[in-house]
Amino acid sequence: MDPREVETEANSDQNQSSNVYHLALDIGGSLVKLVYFTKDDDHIVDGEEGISREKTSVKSKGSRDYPVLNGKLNFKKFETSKINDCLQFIKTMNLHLGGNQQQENTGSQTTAIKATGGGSYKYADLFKERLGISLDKEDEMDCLVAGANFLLEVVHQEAFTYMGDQKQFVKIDQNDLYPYLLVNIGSGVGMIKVEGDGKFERVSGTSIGGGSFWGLGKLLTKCKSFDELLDLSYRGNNRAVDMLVGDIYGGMDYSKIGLSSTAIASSFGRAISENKELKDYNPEDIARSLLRLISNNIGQISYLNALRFGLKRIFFGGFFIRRHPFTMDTLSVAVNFWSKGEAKAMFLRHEGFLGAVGAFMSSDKHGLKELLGNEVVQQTPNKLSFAVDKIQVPIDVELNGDESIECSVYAA
Ligand SMILES: Nc1ncnc2c1ncn2[C@@H]1O[C@H](COP(=O)(O)OP(=O)(O)O)[C@@H](O)[C@H]1O
Ligand SMILES: CC(C)(COP(=O)(O)O)[C@@H](O)C(=O)NCCC(=O)O
Repeated sequence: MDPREVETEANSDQNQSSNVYHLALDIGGSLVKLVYFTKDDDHIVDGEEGISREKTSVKSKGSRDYPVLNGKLNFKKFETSKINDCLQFIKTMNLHLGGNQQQENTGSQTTAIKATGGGSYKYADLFKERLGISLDKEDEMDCLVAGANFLLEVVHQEAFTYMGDQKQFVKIDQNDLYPYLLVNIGSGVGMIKVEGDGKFERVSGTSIGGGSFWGLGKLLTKCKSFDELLDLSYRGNNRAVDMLVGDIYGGMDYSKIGLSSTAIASSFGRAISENKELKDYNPEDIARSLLRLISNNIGQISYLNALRFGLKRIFFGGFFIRRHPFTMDTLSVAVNFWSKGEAKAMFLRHEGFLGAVGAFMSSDKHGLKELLGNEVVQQTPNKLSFAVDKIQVPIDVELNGDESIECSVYAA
């Protein structure tokens, strides 16, 4: 193939950058999440002057027409420890300037980007220094809830259950969505009782979360990346490390209290009775046991909080999950076991991007207003809300976190 025909990733990024509109960030303890909208590359040439403008269409709702922008919602993540890569990406793509290279900062007006998460405080000066932008901070819990509600409302087949290798999409009835428990498993874990749009309370949390899995896993297995740790856990057997009920009860179940001989009596408990050192254990088995320990514990605390408030549905988000079958299965089994089948664990396809999507939705709509105001549509809407049509995501595509989904945005 002629190498000139090959579009490199960098080229394709730069091509895309001319159509960027609107960026929001969630800067967490472990990962930085970016959500940005890109318009479709679909220009109408205006007669002989050759002025091109983005093609918009009109959406009719009831008796009113609304201008519509067609494009993509893009998702990208970076490790927070590699924040420089993230800054470089934003710079290369001109995401902070709406993709417009000409629109360098004049100094008179600082561009503000919506951002949430602890890093929006920690790295505010760095963003100012390196990109000349200020971070317009939004509360992390507000954003998580807004993001979860938005995704559950607009993305087709966003929520699913996972148990015993069976994945089942859940049809969300908008009139029967609330109340629910949102459990966000990031570096730490937050548990939020959600009763409606903007109506929520953070009811619990635990510091034993994704950061604990990754941190302990790194120390114990010497693996170099989170993906490697997940991969190890996939291949391991926790029986080599955990003390089971059967180990204590001479191979028998403790049926009186509902514990089978294969249930874990004590995570990592086998290590105390064996004359072995860390090097004598398989890293795979350690990773597996650790993943079960953390997931079981979160599943149990989640169930207890659901019980506290009589909630039947628990939605799990956060990048700890990474759609890892074993993690989802462990959380589901824990919730199912403790609630005796009363409560259901559910997962979100855009699990790690709840906060970033929430920050994105909170943006003021000036850019969009300008963009739409220049278009063929005469009627400028009074109230701009960033509404998005029901989004279809191909269900057979396994997403690794960086992706884009087709959508159309309209001001309603
Ligand atoms: N590529 C990755 N690098 C580091 N951690 C990852 C990665 N993918 C998933 N994780 C897990 O996700 C957790 C972070 O989840 P996230 O929802 O982004 O939280 P935070 O907002 O605290 O960064 C990490 O602690 C780790 O367990
Ligand atoms: C402090 C945090 C809100 C920060 O969010 P994160 O970056 O972990 O997504 C979270 O780590 C948390 O809720 N930790 C648990 C603290 C506790 O309730 O004990």
